Amino acid sequence: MASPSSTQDAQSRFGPLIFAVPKGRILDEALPVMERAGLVPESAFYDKLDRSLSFSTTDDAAHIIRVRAFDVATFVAFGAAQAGIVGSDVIEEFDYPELYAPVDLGIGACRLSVAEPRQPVEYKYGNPSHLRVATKYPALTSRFFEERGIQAECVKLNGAMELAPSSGLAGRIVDLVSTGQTLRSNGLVETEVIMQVSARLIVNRAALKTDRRVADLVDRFRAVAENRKAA
Ligand SMILES: Nc1ncnc2c1ncn2[C@@H]1O[C@H](COP(=O)(O)OP(=O)(O)OP(=O)(O)O)[C@@H](O)[C@H]1O
Ligand SMILES: O=P(O)(O)OC[C@H]1O[C@H](OP(=O)(O)OP(=O)(O)O)[C@H](O)[C@@H]1O
Repeated sequence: MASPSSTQDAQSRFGPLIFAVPKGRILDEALPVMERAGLVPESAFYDKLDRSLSFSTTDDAAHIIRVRAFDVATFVAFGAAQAGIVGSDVIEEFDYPELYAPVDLGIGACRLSVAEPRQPVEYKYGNPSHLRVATKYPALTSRFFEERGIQAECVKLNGAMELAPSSGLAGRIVDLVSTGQTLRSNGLVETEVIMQVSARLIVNRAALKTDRRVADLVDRFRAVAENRKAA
């Protein structure tokens, strides 16, 4: 643990440590992990009517910001936040060299998969021999198909990918799958798994080198993750 004086030095040199968390579905699982690592947001964080995006915490030196899942990686890569929690899907999609993901938190487990209609459909648009894929993950999707010698045209969507095949937008989708319920409910079947996904603690590499509080945070989260694994 960083000593109080080194924390104060870092505080006066760098200002508060900014920790980015995703607004969406990882958050419920992330909060108990953060709590065990000594990062508890002020009560306004839990107030659904509160429109603030930045919150103080029980750790005087740290603030929490709440952003969209994909933006957690961007804030941390650009040093606008020193650390955060995000899915490995997002880390791999951006592949920012400035990001370091030292701790697998063992939460947010799912997989990124290719899926297609259970029943072949007649496509309204495009050439059927041309592979068009609807996804929120164009970089991972292009890389996956390129490695197999297939050129895929990616149509970037931000949600509801499962509608793409039935509406004729794209023959396949690449999306996150957990229970498989969303695929089943929309007449799709999973054909290939691109990667297994879990949420990670991420830190900005430069901040880790210069700000002792970041290394301390990594130690605290690592201890929590190891305890969870051992339990
Ligand atoms: N079905 C799932 N099961 C477990 N984890 C998931 C699942 N879907 C997504 N995740 C994890 O949660 C993260 C956020 O999920 P998602 O992209 O669905 O965000 P969201 O909650 O819809 O937020 P946003 O509106 O910012 O896109 C993903 O990057 C992934 O790591
Ligand atoms: O296999 P399942 O357990 O059904 O989970 C898969 C669904 O979960 C995610 O969506 P989410 O619910 O986060 O909504 P989104 O479409 O806004 O991303 C993902 O995009 C799938 O649609």
